[in-house]
Amino acid sequence: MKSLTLQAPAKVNYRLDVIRRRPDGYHDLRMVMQRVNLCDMITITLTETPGITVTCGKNGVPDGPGNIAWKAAKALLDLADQGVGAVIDIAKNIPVAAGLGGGSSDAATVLMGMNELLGLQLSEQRLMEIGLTLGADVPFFVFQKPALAEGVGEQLAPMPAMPPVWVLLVNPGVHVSTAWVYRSLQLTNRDGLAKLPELFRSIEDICSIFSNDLESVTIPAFPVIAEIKEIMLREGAAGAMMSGSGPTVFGLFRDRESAERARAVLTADTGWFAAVAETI
Ligand SMILES: C[C@](O)(CO)[C@H](O)COP(=O)(O)OP(=O)(O)OC[C@H]1O[C@@H](n2ccc(N)nc2=O)[C@H](O)[C@@H]1O
Ligand SMILES: Nc1ncnc2c1ncn2[C@@H]1O[C@H](COP(=O)(O)OP(=O)(O)OP(=O)(O)O)[C@@H](O)[C@H]1O
Repeated sequence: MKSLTLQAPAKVNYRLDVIRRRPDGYHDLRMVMQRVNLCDMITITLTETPGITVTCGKNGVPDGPGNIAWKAAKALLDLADQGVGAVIDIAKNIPVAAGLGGGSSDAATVLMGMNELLGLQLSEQRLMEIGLTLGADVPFFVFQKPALAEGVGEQLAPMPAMPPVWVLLVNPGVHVSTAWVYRSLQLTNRDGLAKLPELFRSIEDICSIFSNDLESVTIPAFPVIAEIKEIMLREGAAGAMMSGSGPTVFGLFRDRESAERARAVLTADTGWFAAVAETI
């Protein structure tokens, strides 16, 4: 049967403002997000018989119905109603529960891949709506562009062009629950949101918007995050910040060599995960 292998990239948040807690427990946000080319590899094969199999083989990631990729496949197979099934293999390269949106990206990739394999011709908008039922970050990965994300993350607008930069991602290996971070956040009264620039000419322009409200929860619980930020800046990053709910820290660099040099320093004797990636 038909088969597709696709890349599911990670994301970083250049900015994450939490605006308010909603009655449903979710939070209205204003985020600037970009994808980076650290990718999971997803192979989707349609089967002649109904049923969904998801294998990942990574500690901490469920196989089967607990996997968000399984739920994405189920949504499109139900919609297609063609009596077929799917086998999905995920080669996991993105750290799990890390603030890099790995599961959300896997789900978005399965939605887009199944749309093609099943010949459904669902619009980007429709896939984003289905994605939102799976997770707040999923629509961003269907959008596939640097974005300003509002609402819970589902209201997406393209960002002005950004210069390409190198990104060093460092994860100290502690798992952080996104739900716990949002639950623990002390909301402060906002006098209004800082204006975002309309043009991004340089790496400094990107770093000028760096801010993540969720750092106030995750960093006190895991001070190693502050330590990684400090080392990154000392080793030449133009800016360094926690991504999403953490604990991954990312730093922006002008060139690959300087990012690799910082990676070598950060991984010597620490056992931390580190990857150098480019923005997409
Ligand atoms: C931290 C970010 O990754 C930043 O991009 C996202 O806001 C989180 O997106 P996500 O992991 O796809 O979020 P979901 O899987 O939908 O929700 C996980 C948990 O985060 C909380 N959550 C998520 C998004 C949001 N706007 N407000 C929230 O309060 C909810 O309590 C929820 O229980
Ligand atoms: N395909 C998947 N990949 C990774 N985690 C998955 C997947 N499916 C389900 N999960 C579960 O989701 C949880 C966190 O997933 P994920 O790695 O997407 O978090 P994250 O990178 O912190 O996301 P975010 O940036 O949206 O907060 C884990 O506890 C994991 O068991």
